[in-house]
Amino acid sequence: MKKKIVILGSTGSIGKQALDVVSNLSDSFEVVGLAVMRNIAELQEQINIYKPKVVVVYDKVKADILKSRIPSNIRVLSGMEGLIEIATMEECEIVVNSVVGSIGLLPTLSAIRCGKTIALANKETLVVGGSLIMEEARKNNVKILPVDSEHSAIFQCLQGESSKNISKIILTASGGPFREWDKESLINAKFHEALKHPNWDMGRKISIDSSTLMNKGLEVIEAKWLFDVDLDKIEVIIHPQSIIHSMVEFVDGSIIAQLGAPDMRLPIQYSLAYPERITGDNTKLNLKELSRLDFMQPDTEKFPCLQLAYEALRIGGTMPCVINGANEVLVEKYLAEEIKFYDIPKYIEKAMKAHKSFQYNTIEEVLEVDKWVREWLKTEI
Ligand SMILES: NC(=O)C1=CN([C@@H]2O[C@H](COP(=O)(O)OP(=O)(O)OC[C@H]3O[C@@H](n4cnc5c(N)ncnc54)[C@H](OP(=O)(O)O)[C@@H]3O)[C@@H](O)[C@H]2O)C=CC1
Ligand SMILES: CC(=O)[C@@H](O)[C@H](O)COP(=O)(O)O
Ligand SMILES: [Mn+2]
Repeated sequence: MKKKIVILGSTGSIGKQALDVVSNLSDSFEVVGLAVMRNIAELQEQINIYKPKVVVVYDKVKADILKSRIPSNIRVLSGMEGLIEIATMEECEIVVNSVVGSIGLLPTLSAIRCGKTIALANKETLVVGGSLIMEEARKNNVKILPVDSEHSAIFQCLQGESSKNISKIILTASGGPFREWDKESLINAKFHEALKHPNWDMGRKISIDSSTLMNKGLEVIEAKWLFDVDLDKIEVIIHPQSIIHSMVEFVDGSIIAQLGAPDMRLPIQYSLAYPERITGDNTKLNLKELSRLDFMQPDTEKFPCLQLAYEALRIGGTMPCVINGANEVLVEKYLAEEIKFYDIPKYIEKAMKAHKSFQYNTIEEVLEVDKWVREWLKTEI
């Protein structure tokens, strides 16, 4: 029996690689739904190949244009209602969440409440609503399978292990394109330089996050929720080659690492095939070609976002939602050349100071805080 899959964000970097995995393993997987923001040209090509039953174009105008161009037996939905409907559709077993940003929270929660397995790339969902998402997953006996390379690595290292024996989670970070830049030069770093990641070809938002080290900060929070470990047990180490995707140190001192070529199709495939491992078409690592593996401390003075994320997690409650919302707005502004590189941590810190964190119990509370910080930034910048 083929596993039936919905992909949210199918025109993005992760979405396209997820479709690649499905194409290579078409005996194992079938696409029943695809969702995008507005790229209907690419979605139309995907529809021709994968023949989904339902598609979502978040942008209503574009959704209406698409409707006139495709066979009438394919349902075309739009907006948040559309995302929720496709994420909960009866035929679907696994929802691959590869949209970017906190917009992914509500469809994920809805899918969990309908018992769908979640293959989660969209880390912002856990950053803004981690406690709610994990609680609902527990209540509904739903698996959240990490796609993010570091978290897939940790998940793989933990197979057959008891989480009570974890002494430390060691998240590796490439250090990004600015690892060797000095602070003076970073002041005027341009977005197109920030987009040149040394090892991965990714979407624009996560590429900027890698350049500020906010990506690693978000991943620390993501790890806390996925693996239920205390903050002081999550360490970040710079590993410029991105070959070791992360490690777990156990109470007896043993460290288990997961290695692989920097190719997201591997963690995507692992999440879809779990608990099996299947032969795929992924890039294999040639150990003989590796001359060395380096490790070093992150420079949090040069990259303050990492420390801000730790601080937000230490404060807890709604503070991670505040840093995430602020970061999403600030990355957009940096990409539009409206602010400079160090304005990103500067305004995140200001937003944190302006917010009084509280423990949320409902999705409405989380969405309210997300909205608040976006509005607050408009008055500040
Ligand atoms: N890229 C990578 O290698 C990795 C990414 N991740 C995480 O995965 C997520 C996706 O990243 P990435 O693929 O790089 O991002 P991209 O920017 O490349 O793609 C984003 C996708 O989401 C869609 N989208 C955005 N907003 C909406 C919306 N409101 N409704 C429906 N679809 C929407 C976009 O559609 P459209 O094309 O129409 O705009 C696009 O398909 C992020 O959370 C990122 O942090 C994690 C690890 C690695
Ligand atoms: C591929 C992936 O999972 C990204 O999150 C990647 O790890 C980003 O690289 P950095 O380590 O530079 O943040
Ligand atoms: Mn990652």
